[in-house]
Amino acid sequence: MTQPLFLVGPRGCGKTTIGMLLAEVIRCRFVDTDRWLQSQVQQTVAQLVEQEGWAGFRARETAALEAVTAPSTVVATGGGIILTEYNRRYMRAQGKVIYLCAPVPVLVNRLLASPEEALRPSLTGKPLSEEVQEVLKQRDRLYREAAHVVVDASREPDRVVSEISAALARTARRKQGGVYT
Ligand SMILES: Nc1ncnc2c1ncn2[C@@H]1O[C@H](COP(=O)(O)OP(=O)(O)O)[C@@H](O)[C@H]1O
Ligand SMILES: O=C(O)C1=C[C@@H](OP(=O)(O)O)[C@@H](O)[C@H](O)C1
Ligand SMILES: [Mg+2]
Repeated sequence: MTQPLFLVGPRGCGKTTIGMLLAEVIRCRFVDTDRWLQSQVQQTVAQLVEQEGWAGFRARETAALEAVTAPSTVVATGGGIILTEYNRRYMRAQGKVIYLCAPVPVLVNRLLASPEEALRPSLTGKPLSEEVQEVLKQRDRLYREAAHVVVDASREPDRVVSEISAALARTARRKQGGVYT
């Protein structure tokens, strides 16, 4: 694998968790745009949003995406990376984009168990389950628009990683056969 792989999807779908595991399995570098950005500025996402607003965070997120994109790298993105058309086009042009798809109750349960408030300040000010539902409704089509591959991310991590590997192998075979998707 030389092209970067970009994992996209809503908060709690497992971009960071699955990204780390996938990178280990396919022996690639792993990078997470939120972690990279937080370590660069020595601030949390919540602190950045407090100081610069969501627009400031989004601009930094795009710069982070560009900075971390490299061959043989699995990139775990933040859930809102697909909001910008530039980011969607950029990821599709630079590599393969994988949407980790999971239903609202699964996402809510994971986020309740592991809220990480410093990484995930509220997007709407609404209760969690309402927010997850509302945000996914707005973004689902953007995740699908950006993605080359959609996988079921509600399964256990090993299964999700195998599904991604299988989907990538299928895509590679189609390419060898002269059909580009
Ligand atoms: N496939 C999975 N099965 C069970 N739990 C998962 C799975 N993927 C992620 N999790 C858990 O869900 C929480 C959020 O995962 P994370 O990787 O941070 O999601 P994201 O980066 O998409 O917001 C973590 O506690 C993680 O352990
Ligand atoms: O969905 C979003 O808009 C966001 C998701 C977060 O990342 P995860 O998707 O890794 O939780 C983080 O980038 C930030 O709080 C914004
Ligand atoms: Mg993450």
